[in-house]
Amino acid sequence: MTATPPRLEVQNLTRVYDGKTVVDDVSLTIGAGQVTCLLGPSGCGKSTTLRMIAGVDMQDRGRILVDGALVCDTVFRVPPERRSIGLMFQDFALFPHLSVAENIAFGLPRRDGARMARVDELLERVALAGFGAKYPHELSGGEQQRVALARALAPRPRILLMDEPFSGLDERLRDGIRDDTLALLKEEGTAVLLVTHEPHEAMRMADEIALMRAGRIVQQGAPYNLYNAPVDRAAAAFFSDVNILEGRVQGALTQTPFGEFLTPGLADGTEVEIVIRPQHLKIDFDRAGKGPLPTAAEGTPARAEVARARFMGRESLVEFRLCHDGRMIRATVPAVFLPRPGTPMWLMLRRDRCFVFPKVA
Ligand SMILES: Nc1ncnc2c1ncn2[C@@H]1O[C@H](COP(=O)(O)OP(=O)(O)OP(=O)(O)O)[C@@H](O)[C@H]1O
Repeated sequence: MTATPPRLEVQNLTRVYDGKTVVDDVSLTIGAGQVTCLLGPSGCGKSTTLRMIAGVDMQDRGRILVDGALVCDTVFRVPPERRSIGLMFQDFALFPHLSVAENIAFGLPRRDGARMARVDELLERVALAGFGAKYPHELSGGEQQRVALARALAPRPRILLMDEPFSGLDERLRDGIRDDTLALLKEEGTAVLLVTHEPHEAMRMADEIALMRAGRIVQQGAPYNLYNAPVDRAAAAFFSDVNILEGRVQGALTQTPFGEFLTPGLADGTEVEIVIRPQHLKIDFDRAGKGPLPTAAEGTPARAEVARARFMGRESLVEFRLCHDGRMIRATVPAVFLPRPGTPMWLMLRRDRCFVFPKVA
């Protein structure tokens, strides 16, 4: 018995522009009904990867397969319109002179008797029943997005490529639209590759995230794993604000203002960075210069003074200056707590939530 091949398989995709490698040996697979987010900062090569898969740009190296069949290598190339790959871009690119129904029907064969039935079905599914005769300029941004989604899905593509499909929308509407879009994509069973530079969006949408930096995929996996087991400091910092404690390993330990820290597996003298997210600090009150007792889970408390506290709605962001060496540490705490600058307090690290990485030059 042979295993079912992935819906989309990209092998060692590489693209060089003007002598610069902008996509560097990218490999990934996506199964039917799975959403993978290609996440990374601006200019890291996400859109170029998408364009090669769509067939509007040609790789210098690597192969693309759909359901196990070769679609493109550096010699052979199936044209874009015969790849069963749908596209959806940030600007939706609706045809202004066509009605909503005509936009959605655009990719369906004219002789297809079920053409209008499919249009009506999709209009219903994107909650736009009755909008078929309207024109794009008569719709809100969110409605246009839903038409673009319906148009992309109408021919039942095996794969849908989405490039920042929510970035033109009002921030307050985005989460609802993301959830509705995801529900429809799952119903249709399409394999989706979605490009975004927003970690929040990737975590909300993705079954898998491929984190990209300078043309390469540096980490790939479920959102939970990327957030909780980042491969390096930059991967940790991409998902949230972080504090960094620097130190040098001596006998598998590193000295910090929070006491000795276990840093096993690293040679003596290695410079390390201990990374901690602001929500993983614990804060305690100062009792006449005394703080809580050290524990195995939280180490030694460090005394600090509130430098600044900002109310953020659900939480407060408090910046502390450590008494030990004056360095600044940020902590987030429930918003009921908004201490005044100058207040002495004690900080502890949740050691199980810290990441230790050798320092990168
Ligand atoms: N046709 C081109 N010719 C030359 N350089 C290009 C071309 N297209 C893209 N690049 C360069 O390739 C790099 C990657 O661009 P790409 O658009 O893939 O990045 P991105 O991660 O999608 O960024 P963004 O999120 O800003 O769209 C950039 O440095 C860009 O300037």
